Amino acid sequence: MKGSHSVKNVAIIGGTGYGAVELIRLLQSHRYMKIKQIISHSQYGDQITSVYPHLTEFYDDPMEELNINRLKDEIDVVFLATPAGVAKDLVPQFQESNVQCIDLSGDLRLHAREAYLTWYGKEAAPQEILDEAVYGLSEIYKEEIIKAKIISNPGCFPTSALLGLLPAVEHGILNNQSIVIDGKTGVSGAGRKQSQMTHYSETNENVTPYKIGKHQHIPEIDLYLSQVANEDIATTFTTHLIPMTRGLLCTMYGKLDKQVSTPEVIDLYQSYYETHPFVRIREEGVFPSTKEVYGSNFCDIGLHVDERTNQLIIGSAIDNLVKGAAGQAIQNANLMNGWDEKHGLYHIPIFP
Ligand SMILES: NC(=O)C1=CN([C@@H]2O[C@H](COP(=O)(O)OP(=O)(O)OC[C@H]3O[C@@H](n4cnc5c(N)ncnc54)[C@H](OP(=O)(O)O)[C@@H]3O)[C@@H](O)[C@H]2O)C=CC1
Ligand SMILES: CC(=O)N[C@@H](CCC(=O)OP(=O)(O)O)C(=O)O
Repeated sequence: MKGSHSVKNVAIIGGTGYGAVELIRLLQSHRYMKIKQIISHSQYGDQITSVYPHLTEFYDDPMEELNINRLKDEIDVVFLATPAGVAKDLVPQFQESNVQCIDLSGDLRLHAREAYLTWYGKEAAPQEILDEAVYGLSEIYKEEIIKAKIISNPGCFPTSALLGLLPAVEHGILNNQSIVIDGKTGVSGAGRKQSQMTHYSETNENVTPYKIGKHQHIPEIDLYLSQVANEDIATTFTTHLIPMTRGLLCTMYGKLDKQVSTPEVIDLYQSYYETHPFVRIREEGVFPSTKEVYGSNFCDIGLHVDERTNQLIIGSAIDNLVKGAAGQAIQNANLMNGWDEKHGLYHIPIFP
């Protein structure tokens, strides 16, 4: 029952990944969700503490093999923290059940099957699943999330970019075809698997542009901006790998179509997010840095009108693993179950 304070049983699929371990950390202080199963396809049978000793005394149980029927019998909420291409086959198997599915991957975020094939290079989920899945950008689609059974949790860059851009786009103050998004992220965004790109000697003392012109978040950002603007928007989006573990910052630029001052834009953003506890708008002259949101579910936004060039400059900082993944997934579970959206998530960021 919605809003019920009876405890819901939770399973996490993709047990040894970074998204999963962040879910475990955050759920530990959640009063209404209890982890019943951590599922690992590579290490089922092993204790999670053999992979992550820092969980000792908090979660010592062995990880389990995926068994859909058991999940349907025992579990209320499933978090899928798996790479692209896994959830699209698993989520349909829960369709005839009451299990709430929250997918952290990109599998259910694009509405058109062809778009997924183009950008992810794989067959998409069945159309009826894509149609049913609600895009879990908690601040924007709150009413739809409250009624949803399947959530496609937004990508980390789209979370930061959309929260930063949507108030301006919705209020029609930008030339929507002029938007540039300059994204920077820490290496945990690439997950736990090893790769040359995230190798210490290639990341350390280096800033690396990657996936230029072909990043899988391009169609996601454009889709949800276009939906709000009611016109097709194509943004210019670039991504850079930064030698830090967590954190993501988008600095964004758009030509102004209306004459507005920095204080006016700050006022507009403050009222847009007035009832949204996880978006914090900085005062004039102050832009957020990633450490100011480290380990937290906040998205912090700074704004400046550059009168010389008639551009709006927006800075939007998140922790990729929290607001960009596990935190927003829990925020969505809170909304779906009628709990306070802040529950288990409203903590001061770790600083310094
Ligand atoms: N890291 C981040 O900042 C963000 C990640 N995401 C998305 O969330 C999802 C999880 O990310 P993250 O945890 O970082 O990734 P990781 O690579 O760290 O973990 C994913 C886990 O999924 C499991 N897995 C891998 N391959 C398969 C497979 N073929 N079938 C089933 N399970 C598999 C593995 O766990 P096991 O072997 O234990 O099953 C693996 O550890 C991804 O889709 C990612 O794109 C979204 C936003 C931000
Ligand atoms: C550093 C790094 O590689 N970051 C990843 C972040 C994407 C992600 O986390 O996953 P989704 O595709 O599910 O959104 C990237 O830019 O592709």
